[in-house]
Formats: sequence, structure tokens, C-alpha cells
Amino acid sequence: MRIKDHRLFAQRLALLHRVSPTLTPAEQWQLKYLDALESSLDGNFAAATEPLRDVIDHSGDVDLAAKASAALLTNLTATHRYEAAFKLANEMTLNLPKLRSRESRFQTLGALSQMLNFAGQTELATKYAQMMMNTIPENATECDPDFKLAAALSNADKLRSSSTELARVIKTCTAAHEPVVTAAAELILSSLYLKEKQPSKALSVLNQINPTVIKNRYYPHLLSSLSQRAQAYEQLGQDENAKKAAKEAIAIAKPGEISGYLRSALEVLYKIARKEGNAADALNYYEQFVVQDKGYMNDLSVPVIAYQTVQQKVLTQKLEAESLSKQNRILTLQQELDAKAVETSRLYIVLLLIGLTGIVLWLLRLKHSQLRFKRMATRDGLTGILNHQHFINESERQLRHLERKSGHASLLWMDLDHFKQINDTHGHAAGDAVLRHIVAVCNDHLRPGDLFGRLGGEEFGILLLECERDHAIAIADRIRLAIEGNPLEHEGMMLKVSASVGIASTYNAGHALQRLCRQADAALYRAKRDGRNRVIADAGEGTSVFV
Ligand SMILES: Nc1nc2c(ncn2[C@@H]2O[C@H](COP(=O)(O)OP(=O)(O)OP(=O)(O)O)[C@@H](O)[C@H]2O)c(=O)[nH]1
Repeated sequence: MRIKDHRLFAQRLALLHRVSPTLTPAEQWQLKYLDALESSLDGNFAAATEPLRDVIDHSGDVDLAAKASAALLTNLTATHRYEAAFKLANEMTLNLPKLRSRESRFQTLGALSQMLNFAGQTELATKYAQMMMNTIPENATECDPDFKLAAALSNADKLRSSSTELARVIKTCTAAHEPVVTAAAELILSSLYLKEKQPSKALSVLNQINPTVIKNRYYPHLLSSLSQRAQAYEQLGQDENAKKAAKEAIAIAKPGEISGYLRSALEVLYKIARKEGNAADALNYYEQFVVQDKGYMNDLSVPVIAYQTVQQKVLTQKLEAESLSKQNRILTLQQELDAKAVETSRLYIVLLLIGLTGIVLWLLRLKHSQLRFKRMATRDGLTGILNHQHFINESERQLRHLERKSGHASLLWMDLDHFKQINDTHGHAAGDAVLRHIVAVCNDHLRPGDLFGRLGGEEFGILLLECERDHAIAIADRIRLAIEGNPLEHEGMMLKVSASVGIASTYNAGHALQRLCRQADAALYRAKRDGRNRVIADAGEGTSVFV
């Protein structure tokens, strides 16, 4: 529904009310908005305020709320509640990007342009009017933006009766069948004629639009046209007509109303009364004129002051917000930096630990490798006892030591009997297992300080420290018996071996290893020769132990 014709609008609204129980909740909100518009058109702004607020706050429809805001903004301006008007204008400006429909955007821009124009902010008003041009909805024309632009230019004193902008707005609004806006544009034209002292042209315009103004019943236009008519007649010297029109204007005014139109009407009456020499009337009108003039001037300055105040508040809030957000940003950055520093030091610690662990692991591996190599260099790979070379080296060292302190030792040369048969009969792996088993059996009879080495194949050497000859024979025989008495169970087979042992002692051979070895080997040779599985000490002296 469009408000070209106020009477028609009121009639259709009444029709809608008859079917209101059948309307959806969304349609009910639309109806409430239209009711408020009707009150505004009637000049009953107070009755319109509440429903418009309700629609803005509770309809849940951003576009309808924007339209209601536009209507409320016009009302607040008309009722001189400028501070509230500017507050609402700010909200509307912020909400502009949220609007979905061109219609609500168009109305918002229009209301803002109108309000800013009234506040004397003609440049902003012009800007908003130009923005309206770019968002004309389907059901609207260029009439409204053209009018807002002309009104802003007029207020900025940049318009003459001959200006193309004015001719254009009258043309577009007439073509668009917008009687209220056309009348408003025509009233601007007539006021410009009055200013330019062309009262006949002004009167001609006023006469031409009079039927429309009466039909529209738009109060500001009624008041304006009567006031302008009075001025036109006064300029033409038609005092009676001027007085009649001025008095009509005063008669329709609301009690206590302050307006530029009333001021002009009273000025006309004062001038005529003075001209007529009617001092009492002249004084009376003059007093009323002063009241209107003072009030009108105040009224004009109030929106400008309110604008400055609100602008100041907005600016202060913006600055506060900016400084707050700056502080917050600094705080956040500080926290981020602190967090980063903690993170970095944690990273360093982790890296350090990883590095240290790596070094420790590397050292352990190195040590392990060293030990492995050392073991490989000194131990026999199969049995784990000393290898030949290391056994000889260690034996020499111990013997030198014993010699220095006059201690004694016995050297056992042990060879397994017919070991080849084990290999040949049961395989090489079985032979290896037997060798490992024999070493374990021997170890059970040796002391920790004794040296035990594999001299090669199935031949072993044992250096018994601090051990005299007889004791060595006893140990050797215990070992021999243990070997014989502990066959190895291997893959379900009992592998039985015996050993022959030759003994040499430092008592007889001295501490030179080579000599000891020779004698031990000779004793072993005898043990073998004499039938194996026996112990022979100090070859040549005949001491032997038989099974
Ligand atoms: N399984 C195994 N056999 C070995 C190893 N070293 C040497 N032999 C074997 O031991 C055997 C020694 O044989 P011989 O020297 O003939 O001596 P024997 O058979 O014990 O006879 P006598 O010593 O005369 O009693 C050989 O068959 C070698 O191959 C070894 O590390 N593992």
C-alpha cells in the first residue's frame, strides 16, 4: 500500500482492520506499522511513537523495523526531540548494511537525508539523497530522492526558483502521481518566489496546488501554504486577503506551537496593523511574533546543537573504543609474546634434552661398541671365555705378578677326547653345543681369579692362581670327572665326551709361560697317548689320575 492519497490510504487501512483477525502475525506487525503511519500523517505523532517502537523492537523483521525507524525519525524531528532523533539516526546508519530489501534501505536513506537536512547538515543530506538514487525500489520513483536533494539544496541556500533541480523534482513527482511530495516541492518553489519578491508567481503556484493541499490534509503543508499566501498578498498590497490568510494559519495552529510559518503569518499581521495605525493590534501581533521568532530561532539552533552533541559523543565513544581496543591489542600481543617465550624456552629445553639424550645414547652406543670390540678382541666367539692370544697375555701378566711376590700357579692344558667323532656323527652344531657345555661345566670348578681360555678347536688352557701342584691335580680331576659325568642332551641325544688334561706347575717349571706351556702340552700328549680321559701333571714325573 502506498501513501499517495491520504484519504484512500485511511480507507484501505480501515478495510484491513475488518479482516485483521485473519492476518498472520507478520501481517499484524505490518498493520501496526501502517496504523502508526496513519497517526503520523494525521499529525498525531504521540500516538504513533509507541507502536513504531514496538515494531522496531519486537517485530523481528529488520526491514519492517527499518521502515518504522524511518517513520519514527521523521516524527521525532517534527516534535523537536532532536537528541532522540540523532540517536535513532545513528542506529539506522549502523543497521543500513543489514537491510535486505531496497525498499527499507530507500526509506532509511530518505529519513536520514530529511533529518540531517533539518539539522543543517546539508552536505550529508545531499549525500544521502544521492545514495537514494542508486537504490530506488520497484514500487518507487525518482520523485523522493529528487525532492530530498532539492530540499537539501534549498536549505543550503543553493536553490533559486529557476534551478533545474526544482523543475526536475516537480516534473518527476507529478509524473509519479505523488501529490504530497509534489505539493512540498511546489511550496519550496513558492517560498523561493517570495524570497525573490515575485509574489504573483508565488500566489499562482499556491493557487494551483491549493486543491491538492486541502485534499491531502497534510498539516505542515496547510500551514505553510496559508502562511505563504499571507506573505504573497502582503507583498502585493492586498492587505485584507493577507490578513485573512494569516489569521487562518494562526487558527489551525496547535496551542503553543512554534513554527517559522506562524512567525511569518504574525509578521504579516503586525506590518498591516502598523500600516493601518492600529497600535494595539500591532503591539499584540508584535509580541506574538517575538515569541515565535525567538522560539523559531531556538528551534533552529537546537537540532544543530544536538547534532554537535551527539557527534561529540559518538566521536568520544569511538576514541574510547579505539584506545581500548589498542590497549587490548597491546595486552593480547604481550600475552602472545609471553606465551611464545614460554613456548620457545620449552622448545629449547626439549631440544636440549633431545640433544643430551642423543649424546648419552651415542656415548652408550660407543661404549657398547668399544666393549663389544674389546670383547671380540679378547674373547672367544663361541664360548665367551678368553681367546688364545688374550689368555697368553693375561697369563704372562699374572705369572710376572706372582713371580714378584713369590706366589705359585698351575697351568692346565685340556683337550677333549675324540671330539672329531661328535662332529662327524652329530654335526658341527652339536659339536659347538658340546664346546659351550664343557666351558660351563669347567667354570663351575674355577675361582673368579683363574684364567680360562680356548687355545683353539677343542683345546683349552686354565691358569689356576695361587694353586700348588696337588691342588691343581685335584681340581683338574674334578673337572675331568664332571665332563665325563655330565653328558649333553642335544636334540634327544646324549652327547658324552671326556677330556685329557696335562698340568705344569711353577714349582717345577718356574714362572716363564713358554716353559710352562711346553710342559703342560707334553703332559697332555702323554695323557692322550696313555689312553685319554686322564690327568697327567709335570710330564715325565709320572703323576697321573685315571678314571
Ligand atoms: N664343532 C666344532 N668343532 C671344532 C671346532 N674347532 C675344532 N673342531 C673340530 O675338533 C676336531 C679335533 O679333532 P682332532 O684334532 O682329530 O682331535 P680329536 O678327534 O679330539 O682326537 P684326540 O684329540 O686325539 O682325542 C676336528 O674335527 C675339528 O674340526 C669348533 O669350534 N667347533
